[in-house]
Amino acid sequence: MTALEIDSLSKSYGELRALNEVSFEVPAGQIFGFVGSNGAGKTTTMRIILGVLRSDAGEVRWKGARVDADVRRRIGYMPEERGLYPRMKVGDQLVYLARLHGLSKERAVAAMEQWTQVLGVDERRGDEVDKLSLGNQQRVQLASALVHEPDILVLDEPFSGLDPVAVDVMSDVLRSQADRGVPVIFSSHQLELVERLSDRVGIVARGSMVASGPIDELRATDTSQWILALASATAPPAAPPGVSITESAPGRWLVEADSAESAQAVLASAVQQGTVTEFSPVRPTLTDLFRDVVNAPEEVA
Ligand SMILES: Nc1ncnc2c1ncn2[C@@H]1O[C@H](COP(=O)(O)OP(=O)(O)OP(=O)(O)O)[C@@H](O)[C@H]1O
Repeated sequence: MTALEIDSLSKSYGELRALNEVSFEVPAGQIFGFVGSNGAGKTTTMRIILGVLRSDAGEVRWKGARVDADVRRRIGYMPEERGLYPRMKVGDQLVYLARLHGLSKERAVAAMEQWTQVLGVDERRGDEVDKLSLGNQQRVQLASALVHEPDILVLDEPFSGLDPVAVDVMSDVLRSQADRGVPVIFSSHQLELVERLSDRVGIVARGSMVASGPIDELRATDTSQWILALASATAPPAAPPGVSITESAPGRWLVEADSAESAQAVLASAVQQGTVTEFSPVRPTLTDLFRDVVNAPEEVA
C-alpha cells in the first residue's frame, strides 16, 4: 500500500503514558492534519515517525515496509523547536542540508534557489538566519524540509506565527507536494485552516487517537438541523408537528426536525411557496468535533 502507516504506537516518559496505541495512515498524495490539545502527543508521534525518538511499542511503515534509516533520510521534517544554524547564511545552510541528504552540488544549489524563491525569501539568501524575522525564519525552515526533494513530509506546527500571506504560500506548497504524491502530515491548533487544507484529520486527546479519517466523513453525523433559504424573503412554510423553524438571518431559517422526512416535508412546502436557494444539513465544524472529543469524560479503563 502506498501510504505512511502509523500502527499502534505507544510511548511513556517514566510514569506518564504520552501515547497509547496511536494508529492512523496517510495515503501518498494526501494531507493529514493532526490536531489535539497542548500535551496530547502530536510532537511525540512525529518524532517517533522521524526516528529521533523510539516508541515502546508499535511501528511505522512506508509502502508496507517498516521505516528504516534509508527511508528516514527521505523524510522532510520541520521540528517544533526550529533547528536552523542561527549564524549561517540562509543560502549556504540550505545547500548544506540538501547535500547532507545526498544531493549533488548542482542539484542542491538549484533546490535552494527554487525554494527560497517559492517561499519569498530569495532576497535573504545572503543573510544569517538570526537576522531574519520569525516568520521568515519559518519560511527558511520549511525550505530546509523541502530542499532534498523528500518522499514524506512531517511538519510540526508549520503555520504558527505566520501572517495570512505566508499561510497561503505555505498552504499552496503543502498542496503541491501532496499533488506530486507525497504524504504530508502537519500539526496545528488553527482548526479552520486544518479543515480547509486537510484530506484527512486525526484528533488526539490524552495520548489516544479519538477520531480520524476523511474530514467529510468525520463531519457527516446524523443531523437534526437544516438551513433553508428562499429567494424572496417572505415567511417560511408553517412548521408541521415535530419541526421548529426560526429565522437566523433575513431570508434564512434554521429548521430543526425530529426526522429527515419531516425536514423534507418543510422543503416540499417551501418549494411550492417560492424559489428555494438553499436547503442543506448543518454539519459540525472541526472545531465543534474537537470540542466534543476533547471535553468528553475520560474513558474508564
Ligand atoms: N522528553 C520528555 N520527557 C518527559 N515528558 C515529556 C517529554 N516530551 C513530552 N513529554 C510529555 O508528553 C506529553 C505529550 O507531549 P507532546 O509534546 O507530544 O504533545 P503535543 O501534542 O505536541 O503538545 P503541543 O500542542 O503543546 O505541542 C506531554 O504531557 C508532555 O509533557
